[in-house]
Formats: sequence, structure tokens, C-alpha cells
Amino acid sequence: MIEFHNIVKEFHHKGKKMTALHNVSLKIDKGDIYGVIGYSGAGKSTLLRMVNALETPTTGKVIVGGKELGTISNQELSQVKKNISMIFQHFNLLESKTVFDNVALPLVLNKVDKATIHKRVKELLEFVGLADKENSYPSQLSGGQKQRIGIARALVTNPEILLCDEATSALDPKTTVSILKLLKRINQEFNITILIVTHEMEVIREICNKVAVMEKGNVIEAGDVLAVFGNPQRETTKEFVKTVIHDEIPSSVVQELQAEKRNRRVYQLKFFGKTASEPLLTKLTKEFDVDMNIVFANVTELQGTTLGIFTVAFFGEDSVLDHLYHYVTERNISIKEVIV
Ligand SMILES: Nc1ncnc2c1ncn2[C@@H]1O[C@H](COP(=O)(O)OP(=O)(O)OP(=O)(O)O)[C@@H](O)[C@H]1O
Repeated sequence: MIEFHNIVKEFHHKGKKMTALHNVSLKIDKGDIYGVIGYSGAGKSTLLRMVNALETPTTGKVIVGGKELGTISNQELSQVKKNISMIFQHFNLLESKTVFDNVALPLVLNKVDKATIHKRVKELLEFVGLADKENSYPSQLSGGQKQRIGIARALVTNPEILLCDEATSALDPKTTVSILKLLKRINQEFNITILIVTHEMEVIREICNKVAVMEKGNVIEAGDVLAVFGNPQRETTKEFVKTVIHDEIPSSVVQELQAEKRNRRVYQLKFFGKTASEPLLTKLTKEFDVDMNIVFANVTELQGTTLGIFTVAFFGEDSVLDHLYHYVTERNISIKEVIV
């Protein structure tokens, strides 16, 4: 649906060159909710804005719906752009227009007839849960309501692609969740492909099926959210994952463990799937005749399954604990020793 091939983007400012994107390649399939996460300045917005030709690559190809943007006629380009809508961090609503007129605007600009506009705007306001606000002005709405109006305006033209530029960054956590749920419904009910750039891991965890992590103009990791979250490779990815999945042992627990006189090993195990952890841990204590204490656990829901990180102290002879470690690795379960 959207392909970036070896994208390089250079900006020239006051005689100086800065490279915002270095050879970025990504593929977003139809129906994806694809999240691009990175710290400020990583190049996320520059990449996103290439999809609707608000930016053009210095070198490389952007292909949207099978069309390479740099090579098609202006007429074809406007056809491609008609299928793409965008929502923004600060909503970009027109303060002097009512909610109804804000949502209607793209259709008015496309010279759609009044009766069709009326029907479509009403439908969309109903869909975003703000049918009663059609005569209000943006200044009379909360941030979450403004973003719902931004979403209604984006959907009014029936796009196939929705671009979201930090769409929840200005909202409180509860409102963020409600907007993310709305985006998920849009993806599921209308089969709209969503590309979302964010610096909030929460956004990726809540709705994305795919994620790319960007750092200084490069994509450093990309893939299924479960794979990237479950086994982050790069430091920046690990930092983002830590913001939603805590795996550091609290200092009070560390103190308790240090005071423990029995011979012990602390292992951190990762499990995918709700019930995977229990049978294994029970089995380990029986099979190896060791005592065990779960010192810290964090279970998070991801893509309809769960990722559990369990930090477990096992008490027993070193040789037995070595065997236990090998037993687990042979079963393809992630285990690592934590030095406490
Ligand atoms: N029009 C421009 N002219 C010059 N430099 C630019 C321009 N647009 C972006 N940049 C630079 O390109 C780099 C990437 O910017 P971009 O906005 O894509 O990052 P970002 O990851 O979206 O960050 P943020 O979340 O802060 O917007 C930054 O260093 C930025 O200053």
C-alpha cells in the first residue's frame, strides 16, 4: 500500500546541509496500523509527509497504491492524494467555523453537492460520537473532542489511508486511549490503512500491528510489534519498551534477595501467551526439585496476546541451576541471568 525505497532527505538551511533521512526503506501493507516511533528530530514527520507529497525525497522512491509519486502526472498525484487524509497533534481546525463546517470543508472544496455533504457530515459526527456538537465552535470543545472532529473531517472523503502525526500527544492519558480506540475502529470497520508517527510507546502498544523505530534519520528496527517488543535489539528500542514494560527489579526486592543466605540464581524469563508461564515454572520446581520465588512480574497485553516478563529466584545447587537454565533455553524460551 505504501512503500519507501532507500529514501534520503536532505535539507539545506543557511548554506548548511542536514540529512533528515538516511536510506530509509519500509513497507506498509493494506490494513496495517503501522507505528513509527522515535525521539524528537528522528525524521518521523518528514517520512510521514512524503506519503501525501508534502515532502519529496532527495533520492529514493515513495510508492503509494502502486504509483511512484515522483514519476506520475499532477493529475494522477491529486488522484492519489484524494485517497489520503491526515490528522495532527494540534488538530488544525478552523476556529471561525462551526464543527459542521469544519468537517464539511474537504467536501466543499471538492464541490460536492449540499445534500450529500449534509448526509455525510451527519454520519461522521454520529460515528465519532459528537452529533450534538455540530453547531459548536472548536473553542467550545475539549482536546479529545477536537481530535474527534479532526478525525471526522479526515474520514469525510472516504480515504484509504489515514496519516496521524502525533495525534494523541496533546491529550491526557484517558483521552488518548479513547482516541486510539476510535482509530482502531476506523481501521477495522472501514479497512483504512493507518500510518501513525509518535514518541509514545503507549500508542504502539494499544493499536499498532507493526512498528518501526527511528533514530537520527535511520530505521533501526522494524517488524511485528510483538517481535520488536518481545526482543528489542537496539538501545533506543529498549528504552522505548521500558516505558511500557517494566523489567527492573525494585530496590526493596534486591535488598531482600541480597539478604537471602541460600544459594540462588535469579533468572528473567519471557513468555508469550497468557498461560504459558505457570506450567513451566511449576514444572521447573518439580523437575529440578528447587524452590522458587517470583520476585518481580510484569504482564502486558499486545496484539491480542500477552507478553509476560518474570524475574524468578531459584534456590538450589549451582549444577542443578545450570541444568535448569539449559532446560529452558532448549525449549526456546527467553531466559537470562540477572545479577543481584
Ligand atoms: N523544512 C525543514 N528545513 C530544515 N530542516 C528540517 C525541515 N524539516 C525538518 N527538518 C529537520 O529534519 C530533522 C527531522 O525532523 P522531523 O520533524 O522529521 O523529526 P521528528 O522525528 O518528526 O521530530 P518531532 O517529533 O520533533 O517532530 C530535524 O533535525 C529537523 O530539524
